[in-house]
Amino acid sequence: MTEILKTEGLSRYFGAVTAAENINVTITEGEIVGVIGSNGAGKTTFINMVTGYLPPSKGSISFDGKPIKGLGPRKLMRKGLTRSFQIPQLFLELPVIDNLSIALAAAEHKQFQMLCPVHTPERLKAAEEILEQMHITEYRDEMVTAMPQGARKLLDIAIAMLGKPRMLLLDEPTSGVSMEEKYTLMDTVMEAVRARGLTVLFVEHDMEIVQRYVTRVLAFASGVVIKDGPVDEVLADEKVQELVTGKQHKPTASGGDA
Ligand SMILES: Nc1ncnc2c1ncn2[C@@H]1O[C@H](COP(=O)(O)OP(=O)(O)OP(=O)(O)O)[C@@H](O)[C@H]1O
Repeated sequence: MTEILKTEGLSRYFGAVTAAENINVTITEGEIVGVIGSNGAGKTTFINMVTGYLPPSKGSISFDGKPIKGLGPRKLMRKGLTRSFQIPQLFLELPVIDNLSIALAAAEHKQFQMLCPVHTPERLKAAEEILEQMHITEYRDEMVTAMPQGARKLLDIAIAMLGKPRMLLLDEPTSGVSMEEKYTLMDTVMEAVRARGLTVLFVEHDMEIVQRYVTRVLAFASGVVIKDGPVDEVLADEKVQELVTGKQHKPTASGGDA
């Protein structure tokens, strides 16, 4: 199995606050990994460091066997490492098709060229293909403001996929999405992920979603990875239940844990 992402001793401090401490993680190609942890546990800090949005205070990151620490998001995107956001980063007052064409233009050019036409036939074709794959073709000519939250999340993830990444980091893909929409959204995303053979790491608070879509879990608490392993093993772990998922251990009659 080929290693795609590796972090060693990755840490980030904000003054006296330790947001992430000594994160050592190796992800192999094709893995679907969930990142769990209570609020403030360091999940977004980890994603931000890996995707070039936040410089680490200490440690190293390699992607595809090469060091990437210090590279910005656009350079990382060209190397095949990209992300989506907790709050979709979209041009709200522009039509969906423009959002996609602009993203494609930005991915193609080192320098964004304002004077070049944004809707080339190739870009429109690529945009329409991804709209269809993400089941949001009906919003093609609508402003982003007309889309429900689930469809906006799908558009944000579609944009992350436009650059033909090898690895995708999703920051809370189902946050703000209704209970009924969550599974449809994740089924759509995972279908697109499988079609492209992508490696995925995604932050998630909903344990039912985690159980259903990932094979491996990284559990964060107070900036540290307290458990890394197969989903069932991590979710059954006492410390994870105490610090992350909020389930209390019931003492048995003999005084031990149930
Ligand atoms: N820019 C910043 N300045 C100061 N402290 C920060 C900054 N960003 C994050 N932190 C702190 O770092 C810690 C980890 O935050 P982070 O956002 O990574 O947690 P999280 O697990 O993603 O939480 P959530 O689930 O609420 O999004 C928290 O204590 C947070 O307050």
